[in-house]
Amino acid sequence: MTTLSTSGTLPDIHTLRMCFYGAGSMAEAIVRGILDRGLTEPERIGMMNRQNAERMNELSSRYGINGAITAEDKDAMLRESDIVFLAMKPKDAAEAIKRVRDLLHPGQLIVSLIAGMTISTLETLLGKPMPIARTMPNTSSTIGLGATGISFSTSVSDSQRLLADALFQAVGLTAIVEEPMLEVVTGLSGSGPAYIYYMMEAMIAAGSKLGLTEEAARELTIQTVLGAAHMVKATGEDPAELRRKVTSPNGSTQAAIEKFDEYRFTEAVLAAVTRSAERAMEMGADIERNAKS
Ligand SMILES: NC(=O)C1=CN([C@@H]2O[C@H](COP(=O)(O)OP(=O)(O)OC[C@H]3O[C@@H](n4cnc5c(N)ncnc54)[C@H](O)[C@@H]3O)[C@@H](O)[C@H]2O)C=CC1
Ligand SMILES: O=C(O)[C@@H]1CCC=N1
Repeated sequence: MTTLSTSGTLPDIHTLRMCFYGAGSMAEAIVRGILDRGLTEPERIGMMNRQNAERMNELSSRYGINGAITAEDKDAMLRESDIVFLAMKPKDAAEAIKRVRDLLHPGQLIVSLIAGMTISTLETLLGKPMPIARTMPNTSSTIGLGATGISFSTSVSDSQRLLADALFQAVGLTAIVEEPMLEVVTGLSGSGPAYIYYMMEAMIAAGSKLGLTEEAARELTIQTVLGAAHMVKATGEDPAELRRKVTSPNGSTQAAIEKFDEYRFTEAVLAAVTRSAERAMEMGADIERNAKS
């Protein structure tokens, strides 16, 4: 294992061992993104879950990563990794971290993906000072289009900051934010892909209901969402301005937007993002209670 430099230079990522403690959808999204972008080799990545050996075998054969199945292999993997990603559900976090804290040491960088769990709670759970990057990624990391918010504990060195940022930049864009803002990031971009999928489900259902084939409704919806996101990015124009260009006075788009307003669309989005952020805080508070018990 490599000792991470405390200087302000980015370590050679290819020399580092990473392990994902928790091997669900978010861990897989990051692993796939990292490998597809050639950031490291599969042999340098370890993954483990609670007890689903079939899932570990599937991940090992799909990506060539090391899947730890026995308790001994899991412990060795955690002990020998330079970067340990915490990727279990919030409800499992306290117990899972307490179980392995004696295997971990301050030479490692802890990268938490866990919604709501604060750096302070994680420090309590670890029981010793360790460098921590608390992150809020999203599943679009799978295809290199993730959006990740990151905050750091005070003990994180400049080189570790660069490292965490580089790992997530490899799978999309990153925003370094003050820790309390990570809840907002959760409400916006962590949960955000689900909002867009929900919108797409509704559009496809509407198109089908009004007579299009399911396939045509689906293809037209996908291209519309893809085109709209690319337009915002490629033109640099505000979404409001781009919307204005679609909306002819007294035309069909205006009629549709009026319907959205009747159902208080903007208010619904604000309420949804706010509620997601609140829920993340609730889950964090639950972990904090379990950390102290
Ligand atoms: N799915 C998403 O879009 C996002 C998820 N997150 C966060 O990522 C974390 C993981 O979420 P998902 O991947 O969706 O969950 P998931 O349920 O798909 O995966 C959780 C994994 O943790 C493992 N696990 C649970 N307890 C364990 C233990 N004691 N020892 C070892 N492994 C254990 C499970 O076996 C499973 O492999 C959560 O904390 C979530 O808040 C963050 C951003 C986005
Ligand atoms: O739903 C959740 O709790 C996680 C956090 C953000 C996206 N998925």
